[in-house]
Amino acid sequence: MNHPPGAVCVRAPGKINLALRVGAPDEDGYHPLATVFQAVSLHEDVIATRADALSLTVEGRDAERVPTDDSNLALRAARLLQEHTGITAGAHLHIVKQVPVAGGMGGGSADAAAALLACDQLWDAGLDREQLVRLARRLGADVPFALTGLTAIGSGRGDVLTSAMVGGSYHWVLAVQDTGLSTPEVFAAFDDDGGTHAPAPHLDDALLVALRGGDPLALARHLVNDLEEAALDLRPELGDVIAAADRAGALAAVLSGSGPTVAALALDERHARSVAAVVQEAEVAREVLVVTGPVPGARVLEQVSGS
Ligand SMILES: C[C@@](CO)(OP(=O)(O)O)[C@H](O)COP(=O)(O)OP(=O)(O)OC[C@H]1O[C@@H](n2ccc(N)nc2=O)[C@H](O)[C@@H]1O
Ligand SMILES: Nc1ncnc2c1ncn2[C@@H]1O[C@H](COP(=O)(O)OP(=O)(O)O)[C@@H](O)[C@H]1O
Repeated sequence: MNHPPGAVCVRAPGKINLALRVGAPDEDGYHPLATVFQAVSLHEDVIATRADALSLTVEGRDAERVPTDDSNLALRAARLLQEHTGITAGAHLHIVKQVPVAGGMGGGSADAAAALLACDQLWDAGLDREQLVRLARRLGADVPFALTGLTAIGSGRGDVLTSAMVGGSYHWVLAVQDTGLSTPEVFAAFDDDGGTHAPAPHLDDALLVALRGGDPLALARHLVNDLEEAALDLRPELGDVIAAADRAGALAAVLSGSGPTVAALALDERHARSVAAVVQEAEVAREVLVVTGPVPGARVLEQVSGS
């Protein structure tokens, strides 16, 4: 891709949650989580160029659904970096989207992480990873993971991360829906359901052992999402998506985050393609994609020399 002189291009991944255990809400209404994130090969690119003020354009999957006003997470990230460093320079941010909007795959969070890193480079701010992660946490619970990528265990609100050992690479089939689900609405439906409401949510050790072993058959037995029932209450047709993935021979299928994207695990790339073809034929999703994980977190792809 051709970028103007001085442009910085950063790529950040979308994520799926291999396990998502949810506890009782705290006094702010936030729910403590125990989750395993995996970054997958569906990316957001943010191209930052020098400008007098902050501005934004968006292209790619669901671009028309992304807010371009001050609520945009990439713009909020750039503004937070300005405030933190005292830098007054501006930037134009151009986002190229692959991650579906409001899909439970952390696309907005990936934009925020990419914008932080891109503006840090563009403005020569010189923040280290730890400082960037601290700013990321202020932008949203999923933003630190988009910076670090790979596979990680998230606790707290999902923003306290420890890396997870993973053997090999996994092949996923993603069933992407036409209309997104709102994260706060899904958490509210979870509370209405009575939820699991263990005060301290806990991950099964067997899941972490399965991940280390790199065997998709073992991992398949431990995919879990406490928000799945709440998402199914709000969107009953998601049951058809999971059933279609099962019929297609997926090893297991699970809702990612607050949905509505369903991630189905396959044995290998060939198996993933055959599961994807059958799910596509079932007409239960707008799009069916094949991805792999883990992939790295936000990273600079290119810095075009020039003034
Ligand atoms: C559920 C998860 C799982 O990875 O993913 P998504 O489905 O959004 O991708 C995340 O925890 C989402 O994180 P993120 O999308 O950054 O959420 P935030 O902007 O911080 O929160 C949006 C709203 O969701 C609710 N919320 C979020 C996280 C949490 N642990 N408890 C909550 O109750 C709150 O009502 C909050 O105001
Ligand atoms: N840069 C951005 N990209 C996508 N959505 C954004 C962005 N900034 C703010 N949003 C808002 O955040 C909401 C959640 O979006 P997203 O991160 O795509 O999904 P999810 O939280 O389900 O992973 C969207 O409905 C949108 O209104």
